[in-house]
Amino acid sequence: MLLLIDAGNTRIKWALAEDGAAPGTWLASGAVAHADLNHLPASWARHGVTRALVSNVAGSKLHDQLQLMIPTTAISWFASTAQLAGMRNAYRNPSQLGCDRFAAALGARALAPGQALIVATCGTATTIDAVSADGMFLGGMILPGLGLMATSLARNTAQLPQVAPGATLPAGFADNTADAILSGCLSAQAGAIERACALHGASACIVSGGAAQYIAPVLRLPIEHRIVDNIVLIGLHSTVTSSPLQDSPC
Ligand SMILES: Nc1ncnc2c1ncn2[C@@H]1O[C@H](COP(=O)(O)OP(=O)(O)O)[C@@H](O)[C@H]1O
Ligand SMILES: CC(C)(COP(=O)(O)O)[C@@H](O)C(=O)NCCC(=O)O
Ligand SMILES: [K+]
Repeated sequence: MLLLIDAGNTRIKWALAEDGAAPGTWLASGAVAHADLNHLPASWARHGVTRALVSNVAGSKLHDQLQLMIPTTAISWFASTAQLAGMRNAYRNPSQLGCDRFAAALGARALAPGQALIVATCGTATTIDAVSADGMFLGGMILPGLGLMATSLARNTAQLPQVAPGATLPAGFADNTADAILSGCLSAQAGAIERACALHGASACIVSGGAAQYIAPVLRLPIEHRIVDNIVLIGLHSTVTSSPLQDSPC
């Protein structure tokens, strides 16, 4: 049994896949906040994990904690490289690219081969990356994620409150403080994705991450776009299996 892990700066997402399963076909999956890390071993205990593939962008302390918790010594720590699984990486220093971004790009390409893609992963940070139709990771954008954007206003001003995210974009020019913050933050997120799609001439856009549910509904795009849960885990899985995807392509 293969254990896949996407350790981000807010949550740890995981999935269990049987040998030979198509990318995205999980036997079990879940997510925990960093504070609930200790719950993970119980979720994995009865599944007979024989190997693990881990993307971690949340630092060395979490690396060490995961290493102790993962119930196998056959652990591969995923890293961005200059070339992998048919994808070339145009980052100036390929290893500097967040490994979750490289994995997400691989996942997006597995779902939509041969397309000019934008993959937006809306987590602690929002990353918006471009993949060419012939499989080059071109680079991208990093901005504060939706939650971080809203929280930075509450923390650094005297009068602005902490707002909860909402899936509905308030009217562009809102008539109250909470809606004005939501309108501004959602417009910034969606606007960056729309701008990236236009710059790249993308033919498809994949939106993933914990805040995708709020951002994807407000996107105004002339191309096909959709939410894909756990694009990082799909990308990790795609590097270890050649089985065809079950998911419908973009
Ligand atoms: N139930 C939830 N728990 C935590 N974060 C959530 C939840 N629902 C939405 N979010 C949003 O998603 C972000 C976390 O998404 P995630 O993709 O797990 O991020 P990361 O990969 O950076 O850990 C949070 O910053 C928050 O804005
Ligand atoms: C941009 C990120 C912080 C995103 O992390 P996340 O929001 O998924 O927790 C992460 O991919 C990272 O640390 N990247 C390294 C720098 C780079 O990609 O250029
Ligand atoms: K992200």
